[in-house]
Amino acid sequence: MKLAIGNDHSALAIKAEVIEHLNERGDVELVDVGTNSPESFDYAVSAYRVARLVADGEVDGGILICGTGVGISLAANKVHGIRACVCSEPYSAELSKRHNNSNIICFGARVVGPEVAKQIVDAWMDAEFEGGRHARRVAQIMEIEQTQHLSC
Ligand SMILES: O=C(CO)[C@H](O)[C@H](O)COP(=O)(O)O
Repeated sequence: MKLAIGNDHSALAIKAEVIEHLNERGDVELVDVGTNSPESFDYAVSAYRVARLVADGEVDGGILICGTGVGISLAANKVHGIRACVCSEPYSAELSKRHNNSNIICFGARVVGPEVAKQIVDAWMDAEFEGGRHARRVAQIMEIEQTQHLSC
């Protein structure tokens, strides 16, 4: 699986732990497009870089980390085709893939610790979209994105 990861200045330490964990898993090719400097770095920049790679099919998915996960998920979701979900525990992360077909997982470096972050990433990576009734609902989300309208 090929993933992109991005972050702002708040998330350097937790990103390093997540990357180490992914390297230990051994099943991920990772592209790091986030900052590695403690200088203030605007989260929308990393969000756009990761979202672009995902939307263009250059990677299979993305991981985004800012202080809360909120701003970076909001920014990523502005790119067409992106379903970025901010989660603070593994259950929602798993369901974000199984039910919502999320293609980017986000979390907050000021919200979760490194162990929960790794659990979130694992739960998301190991889950698969279930399709069926969920495919109809995801298609509705994408219809709203494409047309600013929902036929209902
Ligand atoms: O969580 C975030 C966005 O949702 C950012 O990480 C946070 O706003 C950065 O704040 P500061 O510049 O005060 O470090």
